[in-house]
Amino acid sequence: MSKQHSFSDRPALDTALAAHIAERLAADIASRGKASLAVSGGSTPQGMFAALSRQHLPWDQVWITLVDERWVDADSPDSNEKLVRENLLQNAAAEAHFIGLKGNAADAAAGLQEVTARLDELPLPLSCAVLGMGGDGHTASWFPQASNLQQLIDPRGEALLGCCDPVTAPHQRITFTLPAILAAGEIILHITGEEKRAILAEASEKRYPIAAITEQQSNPASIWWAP
Ligand SMILES: O=C1O[C@H](COP(=O)(O)O)[C@@H](O)[C@H](O)[C@H]1O
Repeated sequence: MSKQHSFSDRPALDTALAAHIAERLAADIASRGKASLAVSGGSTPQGMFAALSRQHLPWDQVWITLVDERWVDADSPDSNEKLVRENLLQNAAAEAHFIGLKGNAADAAAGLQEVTARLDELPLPLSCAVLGMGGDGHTASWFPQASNLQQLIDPRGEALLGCCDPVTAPHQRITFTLPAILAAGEIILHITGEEKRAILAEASEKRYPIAAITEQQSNPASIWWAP
């Protein structure tokens, strides 16, 4: 059963979640000498990123990457890297190491090998993975109707990253796979709004991709929500 943390408003959620993630990173730095964090993009995490960027941590011992990235230039308004650079890699967290998931290849499939090679420097397993969820029930870049969805969410898969060409959203993607996320020290699902809460409630019945996280018991995700 997933642990649920509900807050009365988004600023309270952002503050509490940022403090919680910082505690997790600090614990891994104490035990492993370094920590790693994969964060999602989209609109939800902006306030949490700002709060996390101000946490007191030895950030030079923290490696940050993305759970998923859209195959757009890093200065595009749709770039998850841009969101992270402008909101998380600021203040104290400017000292963190960042590994982006966008390369120079013409498309995501052609860039997959080069981007995967970058993860050689990422401390694995991840200390913490922070997932979001879209209105179509996707998480990471595991999109409903994508032709390779089952491959991306196969718990026995061996790849860290895969590509996705969504039917329900723009841009090709590179994304962490389900087994790479399940190996994380902690999995957090960060969502806001009544609509997303309702989508989550019917995820299993509708077989939304987020159910690959909420229905598994090997590493239960905690759910962090505010209206
Ligand atoms: O496309 C994406 O969408 C999801 C959800 O985004 P939001 O705007 O509804 O918060 C996000 O988790 C994912 O990282 C992103 O690539």
